Parts: sequence; C-alpha cells; structure tokens
Amino acid sequence: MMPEPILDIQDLRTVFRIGGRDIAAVSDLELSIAPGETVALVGESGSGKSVTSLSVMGLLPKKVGRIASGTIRFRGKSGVTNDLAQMDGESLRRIRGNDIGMVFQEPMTSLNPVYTVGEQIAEPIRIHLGRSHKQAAEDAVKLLADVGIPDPARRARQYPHELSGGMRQRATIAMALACDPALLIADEPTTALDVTIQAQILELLAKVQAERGMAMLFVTHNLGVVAEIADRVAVMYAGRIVETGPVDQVFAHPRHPYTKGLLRSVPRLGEATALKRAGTPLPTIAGSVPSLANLPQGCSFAPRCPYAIDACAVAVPALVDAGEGQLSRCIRWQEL
Ligand SMILES: Nc1ncnc2c1ncn2[C@@H]1O[C@H](COP(=O)(O)OP(=O)(O)OP(=O)(O)O)[C@@H](O)[C@H]1O
Repeated sequence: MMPEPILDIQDLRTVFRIGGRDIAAVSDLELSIAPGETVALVGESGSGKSVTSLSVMGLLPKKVGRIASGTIRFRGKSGVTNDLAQMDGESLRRIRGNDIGMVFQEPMTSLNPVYTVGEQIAEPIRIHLGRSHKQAAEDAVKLLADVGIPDPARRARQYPHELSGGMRQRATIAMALACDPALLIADEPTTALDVTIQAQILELLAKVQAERGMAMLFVTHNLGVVAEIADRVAVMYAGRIVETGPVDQVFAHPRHPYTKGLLRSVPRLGEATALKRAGTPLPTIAGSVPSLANLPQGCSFAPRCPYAIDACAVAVPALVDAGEGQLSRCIRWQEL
C-alpha cells in the first residue's frame, strides 16, 4: 500500500485579478508527494511553477492572487492533515518555516541583512519549537555544520553580506531545515549561483533530503537538474501539468509533444560546445508560450505542436494514464 502522501493537491486553480478579470495562472492541477519523495515541477518561464509553489506556501501576492478552487492537503509533522487552500494567514504562518521549509532562488529573499546568520537560524527554532535562546543558538551552529559550512560557530556570528553567494544559500537551507520540516519547497535554488556552486548546492539538498526522509517539491526550468535530483517530474505548460511520471520513464519515453520538445532542446554532453563552435544555435521549441489571458481553444500547446490535428482545438485534453506511472495531456500520446 502506498503511504499517505505528505502533499496532495487536487483540482487546483489559482487566479490573478488583472484588469477586472480573473486570469488563471494554474488550472486543473493535481500533484502528490509521498514521504521521502522528490517531485520536480519543470516548464518554461511563465508556465505556473512558482505560482503552484506560492499557492502551497500561502504566499500569493495579496489582493491580486488567490486560490479560486481546489484542495491542497498537507500532512504536517504531527500527522494531522489540513487543507492549506482553506487556511487563514495566521495558521499558514505557523506552518511555514516549521512544517514546510522554503529555499528560494535568491538567498537574500530569506536572509535579513541586519541580523547575524546564527540569529536568523535560531529564530524559527525559538518561535516554533519553543527552545531557549541558548539552546536555539547551539542548534543554529549545528545546522550550519550540517549544511557544510566550515567554522560554523564563527559563521553564525557573521552577517549575510560577509558570506559568499554559495555559503548564503547553504545558510538559507540551514534555516529551512531548522524545525525539521515534513516538506521542503525549493524554488530555483541554484539558478542564481555559479555553475560549480550549483552542483554543490544540489548535492547538499539531495543529501539532507535523504538523511531526513523529507518530501521535496523542487521547482526548476532545468531538465538536467531534474535528472539529478527528482524521483518524479511534472511538466507544466501554460498553467497545466501536461505530463507527469517517474523521471527515468519520462526522459526515456516522453508521452507529450511538449516534453519531447523540451528534451530535444537539452544539449547532450559536449554537444553545446560543438554547436557553439559551429555557430549553430541550440534547438528550441518553435513559437512562444501563449498569453494566459488569451489561451487558444483546446490544447494550449497545439499552435506550437508538430503533432497537432483539428481535434486538438476542440477541448482541453484530460490528463490520461499512459502506462508505467505516466500521465499525459495529449490525445495523440500513443502515436509519439
Ligand atoms: N504578481 C502577479 N500578478 C499577475 N500575474 C502574475 C503574478 N505572478 C505571476 N503571474 C502570472 O502567472 C504566470 C505564471 O507565473 P510563474 O511565476 O508561476 O511562472 P514560472 O513557471 O514559475 O516561471 P519563471 O521560471 O519565470 O518564474 C505568469 O506568466 C503571469 O501571467
């Protein structure tokens, strides 16, 4: 029997109020993450990855963004399951940083420049776990050591600007782990870092995730990163999941033309350099992501899709079982 998921999203629709109209940035979204599992959300810019993670965290921009329908069932450390979509701001604040840890692209989004690194890691430990100042400060140093920061006691007394970009991201990971969350949400956590540092941070996230058996939702536009870190992947396009399944399976046998296109646009090892030398641009998917305010009838990807037929414009395809744990939102998946 499958263990009860940590996160189970059903029929999520998240909208933004723009020019007096509700524009859906995420529609019909279904996603679940089991304990100890890493699921990656991948897609081009504007596909709705971040809006999905912000919906889970209750951090949609106030007044403009809201969850219009759907459920986000989350099982916290206590074993109690709540629907985050129905929770008020105060209850969500108690969950964030405690039951759900967060790591963003830019470490300074999470770090406050005027407090020392140690103070900032200790704060959630005091607030959520009720430990003393002294105990929380000791815990903070231990966490800094856990995330591979050398000389952690000295680093804890420093301010964020005294740390390198990679060290700062390690510190935010320490902060995210401080209360031993059931779920870690990492939104493009390596995108702003140098390539060599990116690999180290990815390795660190994989290590802490495995050690703690946490569930992880990993948002990225990079398929190489997906291959590196995730068990399952959900590919998003224009606010909808168009394909999902085990990473190996989806990469070996994509069942949606968009996934197929994305995979073709990833240079194989050495190929990028060869292409650059030859002056050939990397292959990309022709066309661009449609405006959410003006989506085409039927399948949103059809206007860019080499497999599109008239039937694709009739209705938004359902996400159907394509075997081997894969689901595809394409009426022609069997012919790919
Ligand atoms: N604050 C906002 N106000 C209005 N619309 C927004 C806002 N934030 C996001 N959106 C809409 O939601 C869509 C999806 O955005 P989202 O940030 O989730 O994309 P993404 O897939 O994470 O892309 P990126 O990698 O660029 O962050 C955007 O194209 C935009 O139309």
